[in-house]
Amino acid sequence: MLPRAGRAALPPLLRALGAAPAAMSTGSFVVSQPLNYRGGARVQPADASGSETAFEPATGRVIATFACSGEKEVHLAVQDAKAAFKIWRQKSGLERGRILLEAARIIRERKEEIATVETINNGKSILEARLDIDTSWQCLEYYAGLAGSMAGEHIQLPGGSFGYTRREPLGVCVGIGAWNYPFQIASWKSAPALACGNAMVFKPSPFTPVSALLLAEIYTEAGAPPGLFNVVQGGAATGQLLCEHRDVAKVSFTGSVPTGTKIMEMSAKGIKPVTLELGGKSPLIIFADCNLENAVKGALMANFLTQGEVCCNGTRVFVQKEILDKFTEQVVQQTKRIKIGDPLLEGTRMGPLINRPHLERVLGFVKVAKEQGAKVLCGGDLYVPEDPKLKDGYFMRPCVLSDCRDDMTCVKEEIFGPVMSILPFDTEEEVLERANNTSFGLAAGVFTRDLQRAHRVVAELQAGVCFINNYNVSPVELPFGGYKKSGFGRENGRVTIEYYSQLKTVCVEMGDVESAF
Ligand SMILES: NC(=O)C1=CN([C@@H]2O[C@H](COP(=O)(O)OP(=O)(O)OC[C@H]3O[C@@H](n4cnc5c(N)ncnc54)[C@H](O)[C@@H]3O)[C@@H](O)[C@H]2O)C=CC1
Repeated sequence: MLPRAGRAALPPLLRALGAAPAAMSTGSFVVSQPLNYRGGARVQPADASGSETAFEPATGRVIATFACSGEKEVHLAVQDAKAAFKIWRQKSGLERGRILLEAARIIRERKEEIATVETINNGKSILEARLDIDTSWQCLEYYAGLAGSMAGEHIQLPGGSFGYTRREPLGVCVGIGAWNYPFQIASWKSAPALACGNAMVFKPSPFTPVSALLLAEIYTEAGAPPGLFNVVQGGAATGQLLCEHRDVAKVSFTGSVPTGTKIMEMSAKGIKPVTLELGGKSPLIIFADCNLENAVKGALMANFLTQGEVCCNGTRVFVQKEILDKFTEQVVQQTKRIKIGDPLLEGTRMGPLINRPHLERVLGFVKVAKEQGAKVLCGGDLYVPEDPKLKDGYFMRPCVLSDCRDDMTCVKEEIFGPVMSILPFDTEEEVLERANNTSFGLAAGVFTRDLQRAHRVVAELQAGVCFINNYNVSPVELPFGGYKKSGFGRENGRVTIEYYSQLKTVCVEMGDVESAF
């Protein structure tokens, strides 16, 4: 904790975290304030079911130890959200939009500070964290714009009678997030939820508890009623309490397929709608007629953002045989050049993985790939930066695997780390068959100069998000979400309004009742 005088001079978010500006650097950041947020203020949870520890992946240091919210705390957060919902739902869309716009403005103003916290807690490079914060405020702005235009229909009926529909909010929505895009996930869930007139209780991953709190502070500062956006901390047990709470109207989840299955089961008992944004093992198809330079860049974008810990990554890179050698040579050359190190340094392009067990899991995938006959062309091993403060960080070198086959573990399972598998192919028909041969269906990409082929191929790809001649760009105007086991429901885009609202039909009789009795 800082002395009183020092604290008064700090900007509000840093004060919220109990950190001095000088402490916002690698190796010195510690959170000393409560990480729960309820009723418009930071609170110590009313009860606890165990505790969790959050680390700084670049150094392996503990940055926060916190209690997991128990039944009482979850209940209080839901009740606060319920109270705020009563006020919020009465506001016009324009009024809600105005508050979201103000929140977006504050995020923009404090971008550097939020990005720094995100980098320290997640490990991604500061360059990428800034982009995450950009897509977050853009999402708030986008839904602020839509809030005022949420409308139903007017339908004429015989005899002058008519009907109309009203688009109404659901109530208290729960958001449960993964650790790879902590601030962005919280924004992508809360912006459409709040725009539609709902309130939210959000639970971040216990690995990345910090930045959701910043978003909560910002909503309050922007004028949201206390309790509109609350944060509870914890892992599976806390998440379960949220899903099972009878006053929760909807659950929006981002995470793994096994957890998504459980969320759906729990929500089914309460007949609660769910949005599931789950994992993937997406194909990226590179045809011989592509612009090779762009295809190589696209393959790196598809595999190495956020240390490869990205759900929609195109990790199965299918390359047409005519250009296989040239493509592989350039991909390896550029992968070797990726600068790994302190994620807060401007020049760094790859930081550490999220934690030690995950790092070991990813390295384990590389080991199995080798045992199954794949060739490691570069990386796939531990990396120890020269800076002594990073010696206990969770770094590895990005890996490119060749000689892969479709039946290998590295090609079938989601690795969620910086590991690209290159798979040669001959024909369009063959590659489509192989690309779709997976139970996932989040994303897919195609590089070709042939316009007709590009559209023909994406029409056949079983994936919710397809890229032509690029990869891993996610403008907030476009819906994002999966097919098959990658989930259902969408985030972003106009359509998401439908996932955070319900339609009421009103039938108006202008004549007399024609009774059957
Ligand atoms: N489709 C998408 O938009 C995205 C999907 N993901 C997927 O997320 C996974 C990695 O994230 P993780 O955090 O490791 O996933 P995870 O499934 O282990 O955890 C996700 C969240 O669910 C909570 N949780 C765990 N068990 C729960 C339970 N029984 N009930 C309620 N909540 C529970 C966790 O505490 C965490 O907040 C990957 O599979 C990745 O592909 C990640 C980011 C985006």
